[in-house]
Amino acid sequence: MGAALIDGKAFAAGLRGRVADAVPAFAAAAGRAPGLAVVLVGEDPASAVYVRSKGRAVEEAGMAGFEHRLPADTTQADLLALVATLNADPAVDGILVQLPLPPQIAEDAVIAAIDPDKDVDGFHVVNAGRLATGQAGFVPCTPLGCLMLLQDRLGSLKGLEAVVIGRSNIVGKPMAAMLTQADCTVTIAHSRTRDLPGIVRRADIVVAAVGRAEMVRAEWIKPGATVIDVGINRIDAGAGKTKLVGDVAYSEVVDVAGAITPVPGGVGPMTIACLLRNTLVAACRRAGLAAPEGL
Ligand SMILES: NC(=O)C1=CN([C@@H]2O[C@H](COP(=O)(O)OP(=O)(O)OC[C@H]3O[C@@H](n4cnc5c(N)ncnc54)[C@H](OP(=O)(O)O)[C@@H]3O)[C@@H](O)[C@H]2O)C=CC1
Ligand SMILES: Nc1nc(=O)c2c([nH]1)NC[C@@H]1CN(c3ccc(C(=O)N[C@@H](CCC(=O)O)C(=O)O)cc3)C=[N+]21
Repeated sequence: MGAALIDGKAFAAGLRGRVADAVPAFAAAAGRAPGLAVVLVGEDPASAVYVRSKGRAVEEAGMAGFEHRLPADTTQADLLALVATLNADPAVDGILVQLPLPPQIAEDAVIAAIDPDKDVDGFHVVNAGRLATGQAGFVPCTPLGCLMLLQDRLGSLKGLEAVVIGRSNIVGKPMAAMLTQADCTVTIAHSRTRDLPGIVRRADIVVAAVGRAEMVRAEWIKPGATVIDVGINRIDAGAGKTKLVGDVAYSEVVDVAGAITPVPGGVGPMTIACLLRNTLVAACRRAGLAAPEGL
């Protein structure tokens, strides 16, 4: 049990508190609360759980939540029409369309339809481009949460070797861009990477965003490295039960790493806290107000 525990749940609670503290000043200046619209298509149980916890977090922060639940057979045209309505609604500062979407709907088309200035998920190509070129926009919540935990733990990340495992548009790619911006030397690994253990062994910082339960082993980790586990995998725990595990074999990596995030209680709560943060920032920008410092 060598590694320090990176308590994402506690850090997220602090961030949510700072966001909530800033809401009354926004409301006084703008005459309304910041508003977040969450759209869920279909009844995927895991998605329904996330949407519920987002709704609770929005309420606790003193923001206005607008939840839209659409049936699984919703057409792309109907979803695009809803997005257009939310784009035009002055009470809505942020729009989140829960992914994945049912197969009849093209995710790219829906993300492209969201007003980039309300894109609090940071998934629109305009925001991806802003991140890639170092301009202000919205960065995806999960990698933003990972970066905050890393900076809180390590201070400056300058010159550190970072390996990001996974190259998705929502986690791996933006994480790599943010670490590059923070002056890390970044390697992106993926399913076609040769000698993944050898690559990971170089890293001072490992971010695992793969979606494979406990894939990252203790032998892959340089002693003292900081390990951020993004994975959320529900596995069989026997006796008809399931449990949540990450992409990192926590019980063995904890003996080698310098610090590690647990699953649950690590990156997941940060994602939701960063969504609230992005929504407050969106609200301030849309109202022409300065976003509060230190979020
Ligand atoms: N905590 C949170 O808030 C969030 C957690 N997640 C979780 O993070 C994980 C990743 O999510 P996401 O990025 O959306 O997943 P994707 O499935 O979109 O991407 C997975 C990435 O992992 C790579 N990969 C797959 N298998 C291997 C392998 N054997 N070796 C090396 N790389 C591999 C893939 O490579 P290739 O590109 O070559 O196919 C791909 O780039 C999931 O467990 C998800 O549930 C996701 C979002 C938020
Ligand atoms: N448009 C969109 N934006 C997203 O940000 C988005 C999405 N779609 N689709 C699904 C993924 C996944 N995701 C998580 C959020 C919180 C936890 C979280 O809070 N997890 C808890 C555990 C929750 C549990 O027990 O099930 C934890 O890790 O401690 C996990 C995963 C956001 N996603």
